[in-house]
Amino acid sequence: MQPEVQARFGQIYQRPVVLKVENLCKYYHGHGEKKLALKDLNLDIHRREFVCVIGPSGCGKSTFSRIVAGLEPYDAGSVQVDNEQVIGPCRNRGMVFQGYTLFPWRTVKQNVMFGPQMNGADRDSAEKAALQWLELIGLEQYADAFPDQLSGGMKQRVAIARALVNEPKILLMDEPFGALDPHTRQKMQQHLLDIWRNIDITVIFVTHDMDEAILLADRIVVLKANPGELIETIEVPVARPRHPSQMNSPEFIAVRNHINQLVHGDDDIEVEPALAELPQIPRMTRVDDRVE
Ligand SMILES: Nc1ncnc2c1ncn2[C@@H]1O[C@H](COP(=O)(O)OP(=O)(O)OP(=O)(O)O)[C@@H](O)[C@H]1O
Repeated sequence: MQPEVQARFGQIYQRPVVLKVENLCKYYHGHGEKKLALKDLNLDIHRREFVCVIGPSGCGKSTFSRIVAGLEPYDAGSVQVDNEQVIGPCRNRGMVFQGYTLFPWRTVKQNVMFGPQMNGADRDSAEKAALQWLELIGLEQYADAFPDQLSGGMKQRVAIARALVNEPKILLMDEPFGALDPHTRQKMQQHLLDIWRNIDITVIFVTHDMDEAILLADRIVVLKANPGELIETIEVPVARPRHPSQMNSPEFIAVRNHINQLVHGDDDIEVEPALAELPQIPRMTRVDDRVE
């Protein structure tokens, strides 16, 4: 690892721990059985760190982010934000999901005003805060538009503003760019890095995409499935500021190969049971020609 990258990690670990996860266990119950979705997860995330969570389908990425958001109960262990136990949703954690979760009947500005108003702000100060955040993400001219008048990337920018207006300590993002086309996705990654660089926020970002994780993260938490367990926390050795042109650098390629090996090294273990044995599709056409 280059000395300046190593020095950055030294600085990160000096900062206070904003999220402390100890021996976290989560079970789901269903179909007459008890399923261990997360097993003994331990993790410390430091203030203003950018952490990506990656792993195969069913490894518990979304479960983890929902637990930290306070949207999902857990069965054992402890989850603390700023030394306080997570017992439910709270404005110190903001969330952005893959699906566009804006209220369709509210304008862009009204969507962003929602959080402050729920927290007791009067209309004027909620509006002022909303406009400030819309300006920061460069969408102030769309303040009076409705979500269905926006592109997917714009909707996610509004969703980010709606989360940040509450001034959370932690921004939780679950596959936020998963539905975007590659070009928009790349622009959104740079936009998010720019936001993160300039405000006091810790980002926990769930993704399936290795390149996205390496491009964004300080550290990458790699989980395995059945049960969902932490295999390794990787310090990304790629220098900042990050840019897609670094994807061909030796460090980037080395991390990608390493994650690939961790996630797909032994497919028999990693595959979600529902995908392990795919059904034989019966032929349902009389047409004689073959498609392959
Ligand atoms: N509400 C639920 N009830 C029962 N089982 C659940 C529930 N939610 C998740 N699971 C199971 O828990 C495990 C972890 O699910 P989770 O959605 O957290 O994984 P994931 O890594 O986010 O998957 P993906 O990448 O496919 O979104 C899976 O085996 C899933 O089937």
